Amino acid sequence: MSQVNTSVPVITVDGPSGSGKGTVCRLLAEKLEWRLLDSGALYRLTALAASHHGVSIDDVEALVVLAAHLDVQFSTRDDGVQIVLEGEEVTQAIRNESIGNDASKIAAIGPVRQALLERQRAFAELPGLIADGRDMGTVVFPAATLKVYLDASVQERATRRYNQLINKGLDASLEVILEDLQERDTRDMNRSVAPLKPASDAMVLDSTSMSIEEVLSAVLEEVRHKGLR
Ligand SMILES: Nc1ncnc2c1ncn2[C@@H]1O[C@H](COP(=O)(O)OP(=O)(O)O)[C@@H](O)[C@H]1O
Ligand SMILES: Nc1ccn([C@H]2C[C@H](O)[C@@H](COP(=O)(O)OP(=O)(O)O)O2)c(=O)n1
Repeated sequence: MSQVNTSVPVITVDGPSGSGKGTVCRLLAEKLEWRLLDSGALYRLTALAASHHGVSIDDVEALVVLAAHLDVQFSTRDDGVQIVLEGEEVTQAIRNESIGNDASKIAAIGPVRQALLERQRAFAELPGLIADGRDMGTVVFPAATLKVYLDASVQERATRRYNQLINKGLDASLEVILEDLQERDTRDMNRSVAPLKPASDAMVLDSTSMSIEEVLSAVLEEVRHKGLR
């Protein structure tokens, strides 16, 4: 069992796809000038590496090897984080919906999660870490200073995703996105290892009718309350 560095303050943000985790985590990391862990990117990168190497998403042994040896660099640019996998820039490539679905399937495999655990914990460095994912508060950083569980209705989350794709100039169907989200929610919440659920000590926020600014200020209020700022 790996050790968690408890001297580094950590804020975890877990929740389903489209609840606004990535957006809120980016803003929090900027505001506090803390490091950011996008744990979903690691599952997406494993899915993309599998596709590049012709590894089936049912081949557990090969997936564990890929996850344990991911050759990836994260670097911060003005427009966000750039991700390079095996020398190739994949920042956008890992964001497509089919990679998201494969990531969710791969993420249900316990030994793959175990292979990524240490890499995630290594992100915790002073002055602090904002950790975005599904099991940040329950498994990866159980002693986190502040745990947030961000939710929103599936209809609202599907609409957000749809608008995100349309704004990027991509084709999208709200109906297909809604079905995919429901399938992914079911898989992420019902897997036997590290299922998506709020930690018992998490602050639960339903952002269905909240703006990004309202979500951010609710979290920042709790950040101040905990003496983190
Ligand atoms: N509270 C909110 N209200 C409206 N749109 C939001 C809200 N939070 C996030 N969004 C938008 O929804 C989309 C998905 O958000 P994102 O942060 O990527 O979610 P997640 O990381 O949970 O999948 C983005 O286009 C984002 O701008
Ligand atoms: N800590 C995490 C992060 C992501 N996952 C899995 C489950 C998700 O469906 C996929 C993709 O995660 P990601 O956060 O990138 O997905 P969204 O941006 O929320 O759509 O990875 C996980 O099991 N545990």
